[in-house]
Amino acid sequence: MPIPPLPTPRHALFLDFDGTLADIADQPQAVQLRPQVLHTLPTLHAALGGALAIITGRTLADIDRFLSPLRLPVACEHGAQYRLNAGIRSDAPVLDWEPVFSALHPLLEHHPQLLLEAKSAGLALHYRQAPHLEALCRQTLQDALPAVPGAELLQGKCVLEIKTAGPTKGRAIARFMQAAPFCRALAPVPG
Ligand SMILES: O=P(O)(O)OC[C@H]1O[C@H](O[C@H]2O[C@H](CO)[C@@H](O)[C@H](O)[C@H]2O)[C@H](O)[C@@H](O)[C@@H]1O
Repeated sequence: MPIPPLPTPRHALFLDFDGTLADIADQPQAVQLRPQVLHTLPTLHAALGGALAIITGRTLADIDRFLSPLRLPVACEHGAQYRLNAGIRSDAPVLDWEPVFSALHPLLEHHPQLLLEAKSAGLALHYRQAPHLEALCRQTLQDALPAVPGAELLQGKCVLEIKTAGPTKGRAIARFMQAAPFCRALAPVPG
């Protein structure tokens, strides 16, 4: 990977959270940011003239909690929601996830190693503690998917996510690049 340029207000930086800012942990809530990361982010934010954003599959609440007291621009839930300047905007129609929760209920009861993460525009089924259950998790979600028109299945790291189809991290970055302070940048630098 080429060495990125030194950050200036002519650059914009988009950082993923899990596996980039935070090392992968056994469970979503068990991640711990290194003190250097928390210390460096405000400096980086200032050097970029504010054009630093987190682009993540996480919820906004998770990102704000992990980065507290820093509040950065964020596109969360794979682009379904974002906070660019003031206010939180949604890029996803509201879907009824109840059929998926119902389909998952017996699976979660029988396999307590599985972990369900509820989000505002979908859900994530984690099988990191039980990798042998991956196929069963996928089949259960694929079977439930037709009951929620407009939803799609995403594969992650030991996780299967069901989310509103349409929004993506790429679309979120394109949206940020049209607004200040990101639009000043010559080119986005994904991280
Ligand atoms: O877009 P990202 O910031 O990379 O987020 C992707 C998903 O990350 C989280 O799950 C992953 O990290 C967990 C903590 O290290 C790990 O336990 C899990 O196995 C990984 O899949 C998060 O929980 C999801 O909501 C994000 O979509």
